[in-house]
Amino acid sequence: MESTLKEMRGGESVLDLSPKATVGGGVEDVYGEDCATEEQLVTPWTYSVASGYSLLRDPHHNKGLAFTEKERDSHYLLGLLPPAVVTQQLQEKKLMDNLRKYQELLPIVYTPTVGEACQKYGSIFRRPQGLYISLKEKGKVLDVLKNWPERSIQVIVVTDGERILGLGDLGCQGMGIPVGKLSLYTALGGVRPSACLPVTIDVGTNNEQLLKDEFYIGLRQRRATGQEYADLLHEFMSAVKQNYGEKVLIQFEDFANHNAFTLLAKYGTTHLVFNDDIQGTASVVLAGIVAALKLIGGTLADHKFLFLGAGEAGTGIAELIALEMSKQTKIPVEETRKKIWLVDSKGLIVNSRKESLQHFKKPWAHDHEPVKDLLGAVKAIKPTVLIGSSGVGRTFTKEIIETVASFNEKPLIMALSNPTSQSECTAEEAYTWSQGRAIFASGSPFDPFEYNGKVFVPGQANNAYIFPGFGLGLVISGAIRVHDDMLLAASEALAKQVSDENYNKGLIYPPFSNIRKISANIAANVAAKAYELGVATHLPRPANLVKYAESCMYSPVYRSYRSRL
Ligand SMILES: O=C([O-])CC(=O)C(=O)O
Ligand SMILES: [Mg+2]
Repeated sequence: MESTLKEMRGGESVLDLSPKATVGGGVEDVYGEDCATEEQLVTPWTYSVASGYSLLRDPHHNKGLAFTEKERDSHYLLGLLPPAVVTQQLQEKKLMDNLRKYQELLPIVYTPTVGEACQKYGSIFRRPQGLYISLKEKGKVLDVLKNWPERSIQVIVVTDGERILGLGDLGCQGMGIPVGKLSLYTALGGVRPSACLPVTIDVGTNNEQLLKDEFYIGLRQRRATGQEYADLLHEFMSAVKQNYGEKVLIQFEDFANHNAFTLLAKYGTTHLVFNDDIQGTASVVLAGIVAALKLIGGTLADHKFLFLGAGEAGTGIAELIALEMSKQTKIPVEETRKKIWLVDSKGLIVNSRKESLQHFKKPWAHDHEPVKDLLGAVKAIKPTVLIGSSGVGRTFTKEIIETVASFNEKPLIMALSNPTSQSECTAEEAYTWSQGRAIFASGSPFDPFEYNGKVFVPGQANNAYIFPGFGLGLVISGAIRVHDDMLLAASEALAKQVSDENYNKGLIYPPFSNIRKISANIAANVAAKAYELGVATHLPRPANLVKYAESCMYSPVYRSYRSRL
């Protein structure tokens, strides 16, 4: 045993921990901590009612200085807190005073910081968050779900870490994304924290750097694919339904293209599933485009769209635009798709490439001679709207933006890839190279930019506007399936929130400062659609859905604790 301990400490004897050792200072080893050995087993028991020290460390119940004298006495807190007793309002004021020292919080909790956090997750890892389901748990996924301390889960955000933002395969360290997304579910959408479950499915990683990183927290193997992958995902999906029922929302997040479309199609008919990167992004971008029409003129069908990037975001947005155009004009969607062109790493997607295209790109193969790159495509197609969904930074070059600006009075340019480093161009570049004429929005935030004495405020075309309200709408209506019309409903509700004051600043999204109200409106519109489509199970339908959504939103208010009996 002694030699084992020495080996564990790199062969050096730091402290003699043999059972014979006496502890100095007369401090008795009541819990047997100092003489615990591998042979001498202990039971890790804990109190079931939080009190005293553990109460102060339990974020669900801790009120800090707001514990009353009586509560302090009753719950073994005397001496564990300084004497001041304050109100929740004062605690909030102090916290907000500190928070307001940062200009904005969203970029800290969310993109771009969350991307960096995932990249460094292993080396900064301290306390685990979320639920990890790895290949090692195959056959035991239901048991793993049961280890989670909360029972009434309403929203699960799950990733397999293969395409984290535009940063690529971060394996198990992708956990930052479900955790971050669910923080926004609570902060922006009012879903209570205890009803949110972040999940990372670890099937390995193909990121060589992580595989070699001594601090990597995931399975040290290359990604499982094919049947092995499908089986673990299927076990997870079945276990979720078995454990939480039909009405739990499963949001797929940051899966790679080759799995994202398949999973959505496979589980869309049996589970309440939503792919944020395909559907959430589509809904937010469509809202921005519809709002932008006030500034650039015309109807949706009057415009021509060109995308760089034909993955989840690109094809998801394209399809929702085509669908909305079809609804507005009564022209079949097969026809409206022809207004939308996509460029991938091999050039413009055209009919002659159809055979070799992945299935999700095929609807976008139109008749045109081959064009090898984006600049060529911009010149050939002459789009009025240019959208970047490539995951590759700085691909909207000066020449590309100048070309788009040469045939549009007000080109709409959306650089959607995240985080900031992967944005197709910066706000400054879009405004400068278009001589201040572009209407610009990006996935990650950019500061306002002054050009020729005018301040331009870029909008943030990020699915964070949509998914919290969208999910809330599903939850409050008890929806059991997601339908494309609900995405259109979310989009419509968001576009309606843009005020004249916003338009005057060139904004095509309302400010995030109103997000709770925006989310309530989105939730209400989505819920209304769920009732209309007959997939809502919460009956009878509340008469005023906006009021109802607001009344369902969680607010963190302290409760009073009963005295010790
Ligand atoms: O997380 C974000 O900022 C938006 C998003 O879904 C992605 O980029 O994958
Ligand atoms: Mg995402």
